[in-house]
Amino acid sequence: MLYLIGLGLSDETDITVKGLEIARTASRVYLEAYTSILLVDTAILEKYYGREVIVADREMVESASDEILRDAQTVDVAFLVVGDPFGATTHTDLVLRARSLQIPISTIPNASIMSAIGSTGLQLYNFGQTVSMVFFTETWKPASFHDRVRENRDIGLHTLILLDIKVKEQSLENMARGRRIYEPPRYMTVGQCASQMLEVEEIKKEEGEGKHGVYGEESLAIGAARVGGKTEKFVSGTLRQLCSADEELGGPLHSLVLLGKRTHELEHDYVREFAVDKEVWDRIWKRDYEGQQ
Ligand SMILES: C[S@@+](CC[C@H](N)C(=O)[O-])C[C@H]1O[C@@H](n2cnc3c(N)ncnc32)[C@H](O)[C@@H]1O
Repeated sequence: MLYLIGLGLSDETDITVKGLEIARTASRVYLEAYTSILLVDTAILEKYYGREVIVADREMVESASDEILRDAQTVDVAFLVVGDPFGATTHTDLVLRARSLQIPISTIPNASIMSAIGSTGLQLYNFGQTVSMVFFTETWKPASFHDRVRENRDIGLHTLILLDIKVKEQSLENMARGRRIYEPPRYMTVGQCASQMLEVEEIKKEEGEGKHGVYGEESLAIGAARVGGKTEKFVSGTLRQLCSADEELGGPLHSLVLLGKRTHELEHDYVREFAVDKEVWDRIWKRDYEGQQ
């Protein structure tokens, strides 16, 4: 059997009892370590489960999945995924490959950032499509997510933006020389996301997409860090203010929510508590959001 086991969002103790029993007894245990991270090291997981955990990078999951699935028709293999195995990351390729090899599959769900973001006080019912933002380079600024942000905005819904993670990246020079030397991991921050969001708005405006774009410097948003962990932190403010909120938010992982105009009063009151500057928040709320629901 192939077990896809959700680990939840913070540390080794977030795994469910059901997941833990399988992780302790399966023949092999893999940890998917490239789409999200726990706030603790693999060694701590190994200690907690009392066994070896094999770290599976993207290359292994995408190109060498047969090794992960080896003999899973007759033995139990556990594949651990941070968050929920089907929350934002789907791993459908692995499941389809397992099915084609007649391997039975079982999923043990857990909390995902897609559900835990409700602890900002925003109602999950009021979220539209979730989007992802990748690190821009000088020459590559992909903005395909912008259409979905606009669709959410047009019907007043909030947008959850999941942020890029780069692990096991190689510099062009090392790649060209065939050296297997990796750059340190990088996790996009709320500040980087907010400033890239404003950059995209400028590009879209130059391309003639309306005078005011979709979101602007004074659009209200919420930065969320280490949701579900002991050091969880939320900061709300304008996109311009969130560009410099990284110090207050602290280490990874971060996500950003763009506030929709159909925000319920209770959601507003909850989120206002995290505001970097309540006066600015109130002024913009009254001018642009109040009465729009
Ligand atoms: C591909 S998604 C994670 C999917 C994961 N399977 C889940 O269900 O949560 C990874 C992104 O989600 C966001 N994320 C995940 N965990 C988070 C947390 N605890 N706090 C804030 N953002 C988080 C970050 O933007 C991160 O880069």
